[in-house]
Amino acid sequence: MTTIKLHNTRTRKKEEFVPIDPKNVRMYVCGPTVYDRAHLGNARPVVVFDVLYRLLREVYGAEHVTYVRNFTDVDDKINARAAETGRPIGEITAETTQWFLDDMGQLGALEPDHMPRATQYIGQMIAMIEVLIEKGHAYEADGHVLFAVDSWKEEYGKLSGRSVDDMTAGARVEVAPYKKNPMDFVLWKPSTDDLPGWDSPWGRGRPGWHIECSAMSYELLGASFDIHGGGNDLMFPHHENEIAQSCCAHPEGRFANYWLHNEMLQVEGRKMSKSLGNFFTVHDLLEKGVPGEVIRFVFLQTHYRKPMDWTEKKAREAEGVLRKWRALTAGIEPAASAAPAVVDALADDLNTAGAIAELHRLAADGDAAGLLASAQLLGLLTEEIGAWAEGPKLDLSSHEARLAAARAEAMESKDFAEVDRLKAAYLAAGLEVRMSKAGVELVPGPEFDAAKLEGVG
Ligand SMILES: Nc1ncnc2c1ncn2[C@@H]1O[C@H](COP(=O)(O)OP(=O)(O)OP(=O)(O)O)[C@@H](O)[C@H]1O
Ligand SMILES: [Zn+2]
Repeated sequence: MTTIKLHNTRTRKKEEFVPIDPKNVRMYVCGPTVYDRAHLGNARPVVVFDVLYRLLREVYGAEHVTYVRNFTDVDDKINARAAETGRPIGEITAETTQWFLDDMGQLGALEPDHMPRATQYIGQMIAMIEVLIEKGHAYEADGHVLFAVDSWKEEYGKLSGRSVDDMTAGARVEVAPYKKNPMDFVLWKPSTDDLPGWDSPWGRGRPGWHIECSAMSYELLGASFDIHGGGNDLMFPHHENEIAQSCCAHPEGRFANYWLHNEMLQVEGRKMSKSLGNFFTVHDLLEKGVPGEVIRFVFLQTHYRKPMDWTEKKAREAEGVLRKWRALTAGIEPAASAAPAVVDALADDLNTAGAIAELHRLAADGDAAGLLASAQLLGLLTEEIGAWAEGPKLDLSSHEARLAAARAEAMESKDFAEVDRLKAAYLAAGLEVRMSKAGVELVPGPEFDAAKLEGVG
């Protein structure tokens, strides 16, 4: 069996991946807060962990992998959006959830096995908070319930390499008076009548963000599971807090064994984010005519632990490569399995750039069946996201008509210069030119380059 190596944030080392149960490999990834369209940065973790999901399915078998990604559908940002727009919260979250699924589907992301909505797990969150209070890890104050970081002082902060004492000393944020330690974080907070709320032992209220992931992952994956993923902007405090809650409520488990964090998609050196306002949505890009497959390809060219920029140049180049590969593999059955070199590259801490280099090699060797099977392991050249590449066929019909007309004219005038000029241009663009009595047909070959058709005729 292929050995997978993954960089574990917890140990800061690349480690051999050994699942708890190879018959049920379990992964949890923090999902979006649903109040707005996903921006391009939000799509990066989706694509990164989709590739990992595909690799795990390849190595352990599709039925032996369980992937959970949540939707945070209770959050102050959602409440704020509802107040701004006057729209019901349920309408906003339902609409945004569907947008997210549609957009990510266009990037070729498989849907996780479970996509829990936080509001459907409130009972489990309350139960977990009760356990934390019982065990002395949480306290009630002023209608809130807070996690007491001092109750887990030796462990808290290990993932991100911080200590409670340093953080406490550095805490400059305005500290709520009811907190015992400034680092204590909210598990439950009171809701006024106009805000979403649920009855609880602490009055009508709503959960904090961090407890959502702890409760949902416990419910669906258990007290110990294999991989926890997310963007590195979530490492602190979100993931640190998830660990504290889960390990304290369920000391019988280890929570997640391997922590994977993707680096940020940047705009001029800064994280693309809603709060900085330097973002564009996936939907905008798709509407502009950039195919989802092209976006996916551009992402995969950079290793997930490196920051990356989106550029139009990268998109144009990706489009050219994908068109070539789609032409080369048209009508071909994929090989029985992906090329070992491609699997090995992915198994080496998701070296997607290395895997793509191998795809180029397969294309250069003319191994269309191998290229197709290998690309599909990366979620590329799949049927689902290939409609965009059908484009040139339509474009070609105008070129075919032009050539047919030139030929008809040449038959009259006996001057074939224009026909020869067109034929040479189409050949140079990588098209095969088939002329018969029945008509003219242009067929893209492996070297087909749509850009070279510009200005022909
Ligand atoms: N620029 C980015 N590059 C890669 N991943 C990102 C980027 N921005 C956000 N993410 C990831 O997207 C998911 C959702 O993040 P979130 O909703 O906090 O978006 P955001 O733009 O950072 O919002 P805000 O700025 O309002 O906090 C998280 O998994 C986060 O790690
Ligand atoms: Zn989370």
